[in-house]
Amino acid sequence: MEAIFEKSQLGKPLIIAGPCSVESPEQFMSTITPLVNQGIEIIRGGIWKPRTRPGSFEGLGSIALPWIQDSKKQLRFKFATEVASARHVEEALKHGVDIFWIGARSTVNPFTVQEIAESLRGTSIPVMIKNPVNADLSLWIGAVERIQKAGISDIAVIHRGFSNFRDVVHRNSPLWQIAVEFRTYFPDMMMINDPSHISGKRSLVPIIAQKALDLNFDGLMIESHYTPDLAWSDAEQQLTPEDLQLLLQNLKTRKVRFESQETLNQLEEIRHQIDQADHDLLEALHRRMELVEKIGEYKKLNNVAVLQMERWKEIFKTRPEWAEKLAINPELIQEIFGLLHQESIRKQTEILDRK
Ligand SMILES: O=C(O)C(=O)C[C@]1(C(=O)O)C=C[C@@H](O)C=C1
Repeated sequence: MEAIFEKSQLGKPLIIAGPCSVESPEQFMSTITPLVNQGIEIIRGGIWKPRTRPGSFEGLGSIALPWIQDSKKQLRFKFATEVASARHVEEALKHGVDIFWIGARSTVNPFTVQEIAESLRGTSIPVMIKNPVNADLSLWIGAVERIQKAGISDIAVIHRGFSNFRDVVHRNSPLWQIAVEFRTYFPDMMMINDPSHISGKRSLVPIIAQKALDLNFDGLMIESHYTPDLAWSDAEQQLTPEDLQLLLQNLKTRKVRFESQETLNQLEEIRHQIDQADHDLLEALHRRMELVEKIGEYKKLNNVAVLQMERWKEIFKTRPEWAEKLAINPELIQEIFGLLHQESIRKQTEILDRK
């Protein structure tokens, strides 16, 4: 069977869409018919739903699986659903589910991931692995490795954002840098963004989707429901199939790289200037460290403590102010100087404690 998550086959982002949960044969067909007619080939739908609080709709379970099989007699699509146990895997395989995903609440738990991995052994089903709920890159990598070790090779990952405390903008904070760092470990693995779960609200979905494409994500998984306000789960973040179509039409896809020789030459020239600027930056840092060491020796000689709060407060206030005048993000400068100060303290403590 041809791999679904093959990056090189893609000229445009892979789109996966469908309802948060499968609610009834009518709801499923009314939602997916316009989606399939739009050209969407992979339909998502929750059968088993891990919910944070009891009492929320937890999915219909196995009774929905035959409906999906029936709908495939009328429409051509591949169906993807979340599995969280060996039993889910067994039931879903029995009913011809085409693609599985491991949810964020399962990725955090190596026991669960291992159980799923064991139950997949011997199959060649494509699997998507969502990031863990907490911002832990190793857990995400570990889950991918467990699935790979079970012999599954058609794998994609889904960036759905991370749990947070009082992020008033997002339902799940994107922490894009974690997704970017993940790519350094698996550069050839397809990474799909889930703007629905990051946004938590309809209005933000297009903005997050565009940002994902700007960051060179390979695909999008977006929740869609024919009557979103009446959805049994995630009502606020689902789009009607029409709104989804509009969103997809308005998305700007970016080229992976510069193509013409002329643009490449110009890029090369600017990168050369960046090399020079970085070199100057490092020389300035080297000079700063030498001065910090000099003060360290002076503190040792006079038996004065490393931490000088007054001076540090002054630095922490003035550097971001200087940065603003140069149109540099002051928060970045605060972070950088925070790190530099930590390093000064480490170095000076070493000097003071030297015999
Ligand atoms: O001014 C000093 O006393 C220093 O040692 C330098 C420095 C710095 O990194 O700028 C380091 C540690 C102090 O807490 C304050 C400032």
